[in-house]
Amino acid sequence: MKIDVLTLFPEMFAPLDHSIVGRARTLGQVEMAFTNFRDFSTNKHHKVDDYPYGGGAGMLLTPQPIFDAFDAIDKKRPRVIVTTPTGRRFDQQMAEAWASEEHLIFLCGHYEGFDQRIHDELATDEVSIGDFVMTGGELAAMVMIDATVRLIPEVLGDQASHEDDSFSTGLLEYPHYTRPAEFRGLKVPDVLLSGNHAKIEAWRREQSLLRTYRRRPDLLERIELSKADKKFIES
Ligand SMILES: NC(=S)c1ccno1
Repeated sequence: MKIDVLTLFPEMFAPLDHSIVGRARTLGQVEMAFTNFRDFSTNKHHKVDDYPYGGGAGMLLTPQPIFDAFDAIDKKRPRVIVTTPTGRRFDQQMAEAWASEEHLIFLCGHYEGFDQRIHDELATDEVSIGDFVMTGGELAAMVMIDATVRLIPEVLGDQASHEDDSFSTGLLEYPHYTRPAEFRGLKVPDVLLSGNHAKIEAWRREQSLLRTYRRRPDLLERIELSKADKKFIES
């Protein structure tokens, strides 16, 4: 997979040099390139923004630098994502779909955002990470890149390591414990020490249902619950 990012602040993406995403880049499992579209401005002062037509607060990013920066990218049938509070909500299913794409291009705005022609002519997707407004689209792009790259089959290695992820099953993930079995009087649930895999799986399913019921009941409306699931929730 190749990921291109158009941004005024390429340096903000330094966190993607590290950890799992950084290793995936080093191993060539994903290629990333960051372009500062200010470099493409034909304005003598390298301006990239201007006042909005019709008045209003703030400045808008003008089309020319971004269109020219976009044209300069060697494209492979890309999905072009604008990160914006006005977009569809990003979720695990979107990350799973994007993980099988050959090429992603992220357009990161600043100020009051992009001239609408950038949305209309370049974007295939307008996506938000939540109902809040940030100073720009870069942090949202990093969140989406991280959630997507980890799902590229060879990146995590152990395929099972994300099959139980929150949301992959439609439910929130169950609680996890590791050694020691007791720490400061706090014990790991006995069932996890039992070696009885059927009971452990049943406990984990119940914990996922309980956690989802208590924290995100909206998710329960989206999935098909078994009779056992329903009986547990209603108990
Ligand atoms: N909520 C999102 S994705 C965003 C982008 C810029 N500001 O907020």
